[in-house]
Amino acid sequence: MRALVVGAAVVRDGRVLACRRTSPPEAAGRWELPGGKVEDGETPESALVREVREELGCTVAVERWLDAEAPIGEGYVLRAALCTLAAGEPVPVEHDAVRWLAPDELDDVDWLAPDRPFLPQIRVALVEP
Ligand SMILES: Nc1nc2c([nH]c(=O)n2[C@H]2C[C@H](O)[C@@H](COP(=O)(O)OP(=O)(O)OP(=O)(O)O)O2)c(=O)[nH]1
Repeated sequence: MRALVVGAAVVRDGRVLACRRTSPPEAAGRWELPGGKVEDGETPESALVREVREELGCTVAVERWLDAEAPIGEGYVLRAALCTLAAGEPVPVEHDAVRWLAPDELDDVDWLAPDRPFLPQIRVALVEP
């Protein structure tokens, strides 16, 4: 069975937060949702909150999981959730840039391929919250 990677589509004021990776070399410069691998004993929700806190120093609240699953290589699968900011401001410690993207800007960044299936649903959520 594939292990789970979770990504947070953090929405505020009709925009979603995108983060630019710095590693590994083949992913550096490409954009993703903040998040990471779910560890043993964690729920997907708690992993998402932990990863966002580690990567951006803020706390998110998970609103709902999006209706897609995208394979990452052979061993992982990506799920993503719409989130709101519950506390703090995102300040990147691992990423080298963040952007709040409006619906018509979602295609302006070079997303990691597994993230692309989630973009239509994110666009809908931004337009019709
Ligand atoms: N966090 C995150 N990872 C993604 C996304 N899309 C995507 O293909 N990935 C891939 C990149 C990595 O191969 C893997 C997650 O690795 P990671 O490095 O972010 O997770 P992690 O912090 O738990 O990992 P680790 O370095 O501690 O092993 O999933 C996404 O939107 N967010």
